[in-house]
Amino acid sequence: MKGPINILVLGKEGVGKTAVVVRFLTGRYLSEYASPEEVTYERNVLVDEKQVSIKITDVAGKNLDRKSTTRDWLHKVDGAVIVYSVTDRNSFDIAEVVMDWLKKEKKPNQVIPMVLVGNKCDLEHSRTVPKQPQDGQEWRTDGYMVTECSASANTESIRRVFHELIRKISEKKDATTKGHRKLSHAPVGSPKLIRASLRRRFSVFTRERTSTM
Ligand SMILES: Nc1nc2c(ncn2[C@@H]2O[C@H](COP(=O)(O)OP(=O)(O)OP(=O)(O)O)[C@@H](O)[C@H]2O)c(=O)[nH]1
Repeated sequence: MKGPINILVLGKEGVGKTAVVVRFLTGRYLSEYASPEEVTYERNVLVDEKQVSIKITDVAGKNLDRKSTTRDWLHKVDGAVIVYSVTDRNSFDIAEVVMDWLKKEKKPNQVIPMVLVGNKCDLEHSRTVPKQPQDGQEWRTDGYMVTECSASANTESIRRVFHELIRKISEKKDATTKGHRKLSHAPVGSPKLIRASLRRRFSVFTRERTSTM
């Protein structure tokens, strides 16, 4: 797989995006974080015993409506983690809007795997977003999954979020590379090329026929 995997982390202010990213990269939780505009971390991480090079960009919640920042990013993004807080219903609504926005903004053939993650699930007593059923926490057909985590309580729930996403992105990238390789290695005059050429000629023929009718 060529180049690093680019992951964008988005969500409302204060939902714990930085806490989630820092927990994933360092295994540590600090209760206060400075909130710069945008930070990109580059690391090699071990997923399924393979070294994977990743770039994670943590976009400050206050920049969420400055869509140009995210739009600039969109042409190179491979996947996104969209964070809400289980204690803040409005952050869930915003997360859904962000997901819809990403789906709308992506190029026609682009697939952006996304994990919608409810952080702060250690604050069960303050929960305002209903818990995700365990059996619903899988990839859905339109390319996203929903799960919960707690940056303050443990690393495992967060590792799962990023590893699931990295796996999904790697699968997608490998499939694309294989597809390209297959095409570029097809010898001239192979049955595949001949069929493609016949199909092209045939479509010209049908177009001409239709236009004269
Ligand atoms: N209880 C609890 N608090 C958390 C958790 N994750 C983050 N916090 C707290 O939530 C507050 C906001 O966390 P940040 O990581 O700065 O949130 P953010 O989404 O990056 O915020 P912006 O950079 O302003 O967009 C901090 O006080 C964190 O300590 C969590 O899992 N549980």
